[in-house]
Amino acid sequence: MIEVDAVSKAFAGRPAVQDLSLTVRRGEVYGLLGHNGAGKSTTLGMMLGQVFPDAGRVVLNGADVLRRRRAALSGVGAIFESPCFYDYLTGRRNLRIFAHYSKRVAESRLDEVVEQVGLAGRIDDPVGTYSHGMRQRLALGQALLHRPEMLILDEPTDGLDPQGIAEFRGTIRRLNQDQGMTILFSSHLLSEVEQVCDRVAVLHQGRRVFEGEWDAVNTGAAELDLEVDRRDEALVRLREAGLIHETHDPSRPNRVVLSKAADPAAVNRCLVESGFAVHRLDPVRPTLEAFYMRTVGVSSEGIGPQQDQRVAQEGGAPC
Ligand SMILES: Nc1ncnc2c1ncn2[C@@H]1O[C@H](COP(=O)(O)OP(=O)(O)OP(=O)(O)O)[C@@H](O)[C@H]1O
Repeated sequence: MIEVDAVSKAFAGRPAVQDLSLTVRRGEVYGLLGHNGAGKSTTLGMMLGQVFPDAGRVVLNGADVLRRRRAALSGVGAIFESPCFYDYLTGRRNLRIFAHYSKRVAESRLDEVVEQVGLAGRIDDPVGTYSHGMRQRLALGQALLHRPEMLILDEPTDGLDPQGIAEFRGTIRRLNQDQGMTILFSSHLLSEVEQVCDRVAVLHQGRRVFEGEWDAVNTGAAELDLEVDRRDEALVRLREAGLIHETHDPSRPNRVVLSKAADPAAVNRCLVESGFAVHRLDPVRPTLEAFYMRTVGVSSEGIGPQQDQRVAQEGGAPC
């Protein structure tokens, strides 16, 4: 349904996305994960024909996005970058104005969408009075107006509180399960995608470092909370054995990050056989950072946001 085929994009000579290929299948929920600056928005921009790739191509529903833009994007609803609304107009008026730009939308469809995104009680209030979460819901409503078969959402939960994130998850699940909608969304939080995505791709510095079923990311602990006698010596031993990465996080003094091939049992065995007394060894749910550590072997310093030197995007802003 979405084929991203060896696309690359650089801005002012700096690569943002490099030789990236992805496949999103019909009917699945797909998560595009990566830290700030990893290349997620650039990738989604290329899918939506807003950013022109330097190489490669994107095919949506069998149509090349650049050559047959209309056909490619006809069944697609999207939230890309920060959605813009007229703050002094009501949510309903904003949706009507948006609908007016393309095909006509019946008032009954508008009401249906408003209901779906949970804005029925506030849709006749000015958008200027909306919370961030409500604006995101209005943006989702806008994306849904034309009954898309596919949704492409750029960091849709950015800035939402935990309740807003949980509501978003529920909406994604409903749209996927009840209407069979294909949904692709980007996020920098592993926890956000784990409960809803069938498959994920992880980007690191513009390159894909993983694509596959979530379970493949989730198998085995990536980190441990470890309490052991003579801790410094014990860590030296574990590093020598190739079982852990270099870690130093003052906020989590007991945390160690396992190397790719290691598991908690191997760590325990190594320590006990080397004469260390292990008091506590708790596997920790994997985080995106730990996943990066295991996959590309870099620390959080190496995966932080790159220096942002954005210029106006070629396809123009969505509003
Ligand atoms: N219009 C632009 N002009 C110049 N550089 C850009 C532009 N858009 C993106 N970049 C750069 O490309 C790289 C990838 O950015 P991108 O926005 O795709 O990452 P991201 O994973 O979506 O991160 P974020 O969540 O911070 O938006 C970054 O180094 C960014 O500074």
